[in-house]
Amino acid sequence: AWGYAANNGPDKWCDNFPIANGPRQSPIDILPGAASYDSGLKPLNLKYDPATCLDILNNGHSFQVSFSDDNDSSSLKDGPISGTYRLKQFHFHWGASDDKGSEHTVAGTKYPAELHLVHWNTKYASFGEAASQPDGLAVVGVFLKVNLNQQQVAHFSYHFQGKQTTFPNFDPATLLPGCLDYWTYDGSLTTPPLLESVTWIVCKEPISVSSEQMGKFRSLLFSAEGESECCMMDNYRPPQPLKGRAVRASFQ
Ligand SMILES: NS(=O)(=O)c1cccc(NC(=O)NCCCCO)c1
Ligand SMILES: [Zn+2]
Repeated sequence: AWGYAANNGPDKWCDNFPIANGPRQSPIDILPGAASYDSGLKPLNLKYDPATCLDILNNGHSFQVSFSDDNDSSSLKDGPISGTYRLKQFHFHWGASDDKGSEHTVAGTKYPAELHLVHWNTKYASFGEAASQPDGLAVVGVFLKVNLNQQQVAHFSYHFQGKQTTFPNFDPATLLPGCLDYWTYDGSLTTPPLLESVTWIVCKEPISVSSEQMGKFRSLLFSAEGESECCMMDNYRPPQPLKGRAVRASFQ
């Protein structure tokens, strides 16, 4: 199965997922100077209801917090998209040390981690169906930076792969930066199956986390219970070729 090790990592994904070399792959290196300001882009309209927060799962590649998506109470509208996209889950990607870990980079700058808030277009019946459509998903990416004396983002203790626990009433809005200026471009899932169905919305402003919080991320395990322990870190795909795509900015 795919992973982030030398034998099954990003350089090997094209063996089983040839779309890895497709025309709209993610992440990318964002060059602010090459992004074009688009005054037609609307502010992000994010509405999250903590009551929709279901559980936290270590899926062996990251840990993800899932939301009930049988109504629009946690959803994204406006921004670069049309219609309503429902929040399905959020998860993170991070590095073994603070000098790497984000998937998108900004003029080559890597952040220690990146949050992905995953939403699906309600013109389709489900996340699974939307994930195979070119306008099916909208993922909001938020960079994390380490503030040495910052409070904890949330108290995720370490979990084995497959470990799932309830995670009631977490408000994902607490993970958003104060300023919601963003870059947007057409891309893909950054993990297999690498489907080219994502409108990416990458916030310019990072959020701060404590170095303790980063330590907790790195204490999570890729391995399942009873397997030899393998700490979950460096679970990020490096930037992919832009292949002529435009990156638009919601700000000047
Ligand atoms: N990293 S990301 O592009 O935000 C993203 C968003 C939503 C789904 C995925 N990838 C997947 O669901 N892959 C299926 C298997 C991974 C969990 O077992 C990646
Ligand atoms: Zn992700």
